[in-house]
Amino acid sequence: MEAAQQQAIIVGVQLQKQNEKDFAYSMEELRNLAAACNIKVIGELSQKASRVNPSHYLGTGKIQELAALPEDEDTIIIFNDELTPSQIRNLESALDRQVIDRTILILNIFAQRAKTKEAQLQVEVAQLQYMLPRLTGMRESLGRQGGGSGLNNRGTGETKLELDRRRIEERITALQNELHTQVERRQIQRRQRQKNEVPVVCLVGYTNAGKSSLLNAMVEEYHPGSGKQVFAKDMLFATLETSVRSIKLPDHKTFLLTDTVGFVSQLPHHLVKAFRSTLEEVTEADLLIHVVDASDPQHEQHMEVTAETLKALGAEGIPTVYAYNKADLTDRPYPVVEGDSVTLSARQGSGIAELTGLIRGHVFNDYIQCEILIPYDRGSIVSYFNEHAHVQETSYEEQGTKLLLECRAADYERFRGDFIELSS
Ligand SMILES: Nc1nc2c(ncn2[C@@H]2O[C@H](COP(=O)(O)OP(=O)(O)OP(=O)(O)O)[C@@H](O)[C@H]2O)c(=O)[nH]1
Ligand SMILES: [Mg+2]
Repeated sequence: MEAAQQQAIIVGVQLQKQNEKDFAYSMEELRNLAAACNIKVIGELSQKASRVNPSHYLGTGKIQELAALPEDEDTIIIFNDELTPSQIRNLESALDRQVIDRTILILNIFAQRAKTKEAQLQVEVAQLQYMLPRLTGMRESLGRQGGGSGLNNRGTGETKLELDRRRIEERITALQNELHTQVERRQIQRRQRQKNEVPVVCLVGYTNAGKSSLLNAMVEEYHPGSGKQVFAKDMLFATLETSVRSIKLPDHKTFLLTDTVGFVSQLPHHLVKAFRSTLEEVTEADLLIHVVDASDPQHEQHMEVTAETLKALGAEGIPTVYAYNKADLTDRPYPVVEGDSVTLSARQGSGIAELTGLIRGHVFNDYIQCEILIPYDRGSIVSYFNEHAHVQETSYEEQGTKLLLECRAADYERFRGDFIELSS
């Protein structure tokens, strides 16, 4: 049995600096965020203004208009911005309805989708930090609605409020300690990988651009039937945790491909901070693949948001390849490579070889071509190279196995004492 679907009216203020198209798009995005929270949008209200009203966000006339809308009292009002604690309080008392903002919506989506312990801890920290300064305003609406925003808070009365505040602060500290332990564990794993010197390539980009689909297309191309696909879906924030797949190319060159959480405009800063540890994978990558939904008319804005978010994370200096995805929905020719950009279609698996070419050019620069002779009593080295290097020719000589191969410089150095160099 499904509970009755929550209904909402969305509200936005179009500032003078914002053009019509961008504003309409951000309202559309808010609608999609609501849908991702299983909230049905039944109405929309907007206002043009030179600045938002500091006490009520909207002007008085618009508040009256909104209050007069004949919706039942369970309908919530969603604002396309992060509201201040006093704006929430004032709006709720003026409208007598639960008021939530863009930030809470995003936090809720993350809370619903978080699967790993680490993601759950991160979302809870972000939610509590958001909640702390808004405690007085929210208790009222939550008492009335009994949820909807996904935050539970049962108490009433001022002394209780102080107590709640202290409890939340303590909870944040406890969560952060737990998170710290999780993060350390992952850092050890990551250091292990770095020791193996396998290059790390990280998919980044706006939410719904096709990052997970692209990872799946790579897995399908190089490891068909392995069942190593990740979840990809037409909804905002389908991915909330980083997943890593090892991609081994036909010539045995190997790299790690990481899928990450997507970005969105006005990503709540608590959330960016909370997710910083997950996104550390990004800051330590050898190469970023910035995935763009080329079929979205707003893709240039998306690229800007992504670039800004990467900068906030401290990842702006990392070499980047641009993958203009969903070309099948555009009239761009594909697959096409131009400099460090490739136009492709993850859905059709078209352009994967081209993207791989760009990745190769960036991450496999420590390989050397050589010809070596491995004595017969060192057979394990032959197996090692067959597994980890690109062996082009094998022949059996009197003194041992002769290999013509391309291998990592580090491997060459490692076994140098054990084989005879014929040429390099
Ligand atoms: N037509 C078309 N659709 C695509 C293509 N690539 C991905 N999609 C669709 O776009 C939607 C989003 O794809 P995802 O791979 O989940 O996108 P994502 O970037 O991982 O999204 P988040 O994890 O939410 O940030 C899915 O419905 C995909 O099927 C493509 O090349 N062409
Ligand atoms: Mg994804």
